[in-house]
Amino acid sequence: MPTPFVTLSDFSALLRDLPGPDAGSIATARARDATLTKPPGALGRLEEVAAWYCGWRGDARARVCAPQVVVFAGNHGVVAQGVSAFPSEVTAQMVANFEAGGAAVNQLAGVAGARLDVRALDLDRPTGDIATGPAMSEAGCVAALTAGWEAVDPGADLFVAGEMGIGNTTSAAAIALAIHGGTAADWVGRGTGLDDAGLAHKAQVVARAVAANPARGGLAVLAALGGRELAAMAGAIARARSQRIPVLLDGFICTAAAACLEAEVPGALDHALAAHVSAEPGHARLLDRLGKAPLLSLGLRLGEGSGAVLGIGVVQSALACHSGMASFSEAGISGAPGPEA
Ligand SMILES: Cc1cc2ncn([C@H]3O[C@H](COP(=O)(O)O)[C@@H](O)[C@H]3O)c2cc1C
Ligand SMILES: O=C(O)c1cccnc1
Repeated sequence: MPTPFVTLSDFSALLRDLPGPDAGSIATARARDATLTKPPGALGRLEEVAAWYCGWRGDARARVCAPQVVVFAGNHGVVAQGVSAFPSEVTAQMVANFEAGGAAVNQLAGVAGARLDVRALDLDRPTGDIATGPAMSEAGCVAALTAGWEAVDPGADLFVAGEMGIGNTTSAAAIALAIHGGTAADWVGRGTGLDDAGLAHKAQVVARAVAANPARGGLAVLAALGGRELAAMAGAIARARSQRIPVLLDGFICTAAAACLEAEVPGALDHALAAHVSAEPGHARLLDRLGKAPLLSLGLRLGEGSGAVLGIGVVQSALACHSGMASFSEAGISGAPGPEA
């Protein structure tokens, strides 16, 4: 099937026309929760996660059976500015590691029982240096959105977009600054391990990038300041929505890519939960701006989809309780006396 967009404006129109959750499934799921063998509310946020998931799947007794993780990789011209503790070659080397099964995300996906795909995007041709001009042309951004759109398996029932791209915390910080304002220092972090001088320099580069790229509007910001792997993550997150597949957001980079969708069309991330909050300081700030409370806080600062893959277990557990537990009447357990008793 051809991809249903050829320009950023087509993609924006498509975002405005994506499906919402099924209110009936949410109401039925909540009613079922009230019958389960536990004090009301005792499973805390798991109860909300289960109702949210049932709404998106249109199934009041859903389970997570086929989670999919896709790791997108891209290279960044801005690495020439000295913004990462590692060289660009590491991106392709890590892609080989993902393909050989040797990275953290491979291990975590194995534990979660998730399918893991890897999509390397034109690694020999870094994007433009955002310190001086746009990362991508409109056509380049559409090509990356398309790669993401096509990577989603319509048969998946929970989706995680991961990334690998040396320099991409600089892109993510620039996107966050362009969309949410403040100062560059509010959004930069040490990434792969910059020292204090490196961090101060990175803030200057991010400030220059936003000044050099006056684009506003979520998709224009994504093209100007993103990278191919960020645009692909955005395309995949939108495709998941079109298939009513709930999404778990990973760390700062994934959330910055997703934030471009929300800036373009408010509500575009309603099918996405924040799986974790990373140690990159801009991440908590960005989640706050998006109104998303993370499920986990483990001090991760890796990317690759790692924190979101850990969140798969939380969502699976929420649905196992919701859909598998006995009701009070099934188990023959006395319910709490009602107000009229
Ligand atoms: C070996 C290695 C594995 C990684 N896996 C994810 N990242 C993470 O670090 C990079 C972002 O940090 P910065 O902006 O400072 O370059 C991204 O590739 C991200 O996925 C890695 C980085 C390295 C070095
Ligand atoms: O939050 C993240 O995703 C992150 C932080 C540091 C390095 N790489 C990724």
